[in-house]
Amino acid sequence: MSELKNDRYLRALLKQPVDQTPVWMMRQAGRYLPEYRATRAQAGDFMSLCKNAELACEVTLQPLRRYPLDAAILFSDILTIPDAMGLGLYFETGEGPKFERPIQSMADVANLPIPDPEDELGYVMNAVRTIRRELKGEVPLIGFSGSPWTLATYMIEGGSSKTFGKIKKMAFSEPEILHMLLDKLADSVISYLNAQIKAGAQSLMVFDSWGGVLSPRDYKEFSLTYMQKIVDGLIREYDGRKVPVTLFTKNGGLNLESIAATGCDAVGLDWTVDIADARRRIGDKVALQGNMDPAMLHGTPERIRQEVQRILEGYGDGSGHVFNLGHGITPDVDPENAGVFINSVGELSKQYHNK
Ligand SMILES: Cc1c2[nH]c(c1CCC(=O)O)Cc1[nH]c(c(CCC(=O)O)c1C)Cc1[nH]c(c(CCC(=O)O)c1C)Cc1[nH]c(c(C)c1CCC(=O)O)C2
Repeated sequence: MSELKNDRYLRALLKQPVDQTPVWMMRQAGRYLPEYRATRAQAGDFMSLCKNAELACEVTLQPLRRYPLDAAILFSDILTIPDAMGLGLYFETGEGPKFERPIQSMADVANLPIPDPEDELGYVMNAVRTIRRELKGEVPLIGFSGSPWTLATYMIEGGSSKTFGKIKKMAFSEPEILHMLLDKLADSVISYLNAQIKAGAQSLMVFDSWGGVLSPRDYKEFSLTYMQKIVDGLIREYDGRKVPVTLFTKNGGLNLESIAATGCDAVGLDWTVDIADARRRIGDKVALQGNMDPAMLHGTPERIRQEVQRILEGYGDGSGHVFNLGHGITPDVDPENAGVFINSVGELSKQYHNK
């Protein structure tokens, strides 16, 4: 088993004692950092950055040089899978991701290949191996993918959406096509994530960014069923160590119990749920990750510290909490404020642990 100098993130996910609450930030490598913008300019566009293992490693490590973070997250994107399936991913400035060939019919779904993680997605595995080597055991490396439902929204809508009209039309008029797509995506995600583990990822997170646009019943049918399939298909122990899995459904507050019941190790919380309620509802079964509003990073240093204190107090004593934002850090955040946030978690959380 490879040694880790700081394993409090993995320990908290497994509800083992820690000295302080571990913290990392969703999208911690990103445009709010001037050094990220410089490396990205060197790479050209965003996908070229993802496909260059050395530069992807560089931007992964940048936030760790600035802040005492307890985990690194692979620099990549959830849309690598649909891109590898041949949909033609591109980014239009200001408009987010788009696909040249969105999914429209049963034939489109039937023709989709399941990508080979060491072939079409080999660049991601190379990035994982490079980052793991360069981390030198400082902190664990998180691998990730999108949930089948969230990937399907982009694949069917052709990009970002506000109403999810196309995918919902398919869900409610031709559900068999959507189920076939979701099932294929679940198989692809399982093979992709297991390959990330073998390449060096020490923990996994599944991003279900759009599960919250479904009614609770439809959420179970179209999103949770396939995350369950993923949890069941993952390698849960590797290199002598458990590989914890975190499921994060944004706006998933109504479904926390059923997410926890999948057998995952941790449930991600956005900021629309009270972490004390969440712990009462599910906290003993799994660890909780979250849940500060990312917009709080625009607050004063005092307000940020106060919010960190409130969330720590809300979770209460003991291990099982990984501090994070309730969604990704935005490009307009002042890096100083991110530092205030991360340092506050370290300073204020020791009193909740007696390790
Ligand atoms: C829905 C989603 C995507 N990507 C992702 C999600 C799930 C999480 C969420 O809900 O935000 C996940 C993701 N995307 C990125 C990471 C890297 C790791 C990290 O630091 O957290 C992760 C974990 C890098 C990225 N992925 C992207 C960027 C911005 C690229 C750039 O312009 O440099 C980064 C740093 C591009 C991307 N990729 C995606 C969108 C909507 C965008 C455009 C965002 C924007 O323009 O603000 C799809």
